[in-house]
This record gives sequence, structure tokens and C-alpha cells, in this order.
Amino acid sequence: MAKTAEVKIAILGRAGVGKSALVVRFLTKRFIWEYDPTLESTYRHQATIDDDLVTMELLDTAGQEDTIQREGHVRWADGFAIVYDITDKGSFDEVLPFKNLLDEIKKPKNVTFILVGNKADLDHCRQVSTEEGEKLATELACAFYECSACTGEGNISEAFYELCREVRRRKMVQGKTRRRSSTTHVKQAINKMLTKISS
Ligand SMILES: Nc1nc2c(ncn2[C@@H]2O[C@H](COP(=O)(O)OP(=O)(O)OP(=O)(O)O)[C@@H](O)[C@H]2O)c(=O)[nH]1
Repeated sequence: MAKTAEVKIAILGRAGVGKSALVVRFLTKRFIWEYDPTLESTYRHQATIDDDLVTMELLDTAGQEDTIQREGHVRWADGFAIVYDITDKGSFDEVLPFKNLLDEIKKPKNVTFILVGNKADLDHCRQVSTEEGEKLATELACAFYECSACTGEGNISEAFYELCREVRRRKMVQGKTRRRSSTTHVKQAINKMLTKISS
């Protein structure tokens, strides 16, 4: 039987990398040139992923949010898309600090995220090569997508779907580990009692 699931995703990245544009492209298959840069918004979207109905909540964060807001967003989300702009090396350099922040706030859990290089249509202004993006993703052990919210190239939907899959896979593994460890605790307690009774 098909399952249903909810996955909360936050889109992070320096101001102007195209976070809002990516979300709008994913949800509407359209590109809109300008958005209010200060706004953060949450969108709900349902999709069938591998035969399961998944309700995604997408939080489009504002690039200029303060530390407290950002921490709240990180705690809220199950998975993250860290976005940089391939024409802005500075936004690429901010990927690692974003990842470190996620680790810091989510520890001891492993953080689930994907790396997205946006504005691939602006190849003539490129400051970050595809290989650099791939290398960083390999180092961070995450999936990598280069795409354009403007033209739709790079399979943006698949990037979000894959993030949902990974979030669900990890939740399943963590659930099993938790169940196993609570069973182990019960067994240990019973053994202790039995030892006391017999001694
Ligand atoms: N050429 C091109 N421009 C893009 C693309 N994505 C976004 N833009 C432009 O980049 C600018 C910033 O896009 P936004 O989506 O507002 O960026 P953001 O990351 O949400 O910005 P903040 O809300 O300030 O954090 C806008 O002028 C967009 O039109 C893209 O794929 N290609």
C-alpha cells in the first residue's frame, strides 16, 4: 500500500543566489525575474515520489536573515538545499560555513542536504566550475545539481525529490536504530531483575 509522508525542507544560501526563483520554478515551472528579497515564505507541495504521497513544506529563507532566525529554520527542517550562484564565487565560499552551521545545530544527527549551483544559464559569467561543485559535494558526501531557475535546465524537481528520498531513508534508519536501542534497554532491565531474583 502507498505510504504518506511529510518532509520539511529549508533552502539556504547567500542573498541573491536564486533561492526564491528555484522554489518558484519547482512549484510553477515558471521564472519570475524579481522577488522581495527580505521575504521568507513557506510553501506546501504534494508529489508522488516512488509511489508514496509526500507532502513537502518548502521554506524559502531570506539570504539576509539574522542568526536567531536562521537557527530556528535549521531546527525546523528535516533536509536542506544549500544553494550557490555559479557566477558568484563568494556564494560558493559560503557553502561550507552553512554546512558547519547545520552540523552544529543538528548534532548529533547527520544532516541531510543537497548542494545546488544555480544560474547555469550564465555560463559566460561563470566563477565556479562544475568540477569545483562536484568536488565539494564529494567532500561533503551529498548530491550535487547544477541548474538554472531561469531556463529550467538541470532537473530542479529531481533535486528536490532526491532530497525528500534521502530525508525519508535517514528517518527510517534512525527510527530503526532508536527502536533497536529501546528494545536493548528493556532486555537489559529484565536481565538485571532476573539476576537480582536468582541471587
Ligand atoms: N540568469 C539567472 N538569473 C537568476 C536565476 N535565478 C535567479 N536569478 C536572478 O537572481 C536575482 C536573485 O534571485 P532571488 O530568487 O530573489 O534570490 P534569493 O536567493 O531568493 O535572494 P534573497 O531573497 O535576497 O535571499 C533575481 O534578479 C533573479 O531574477 C537563474 O537561474 N538565472
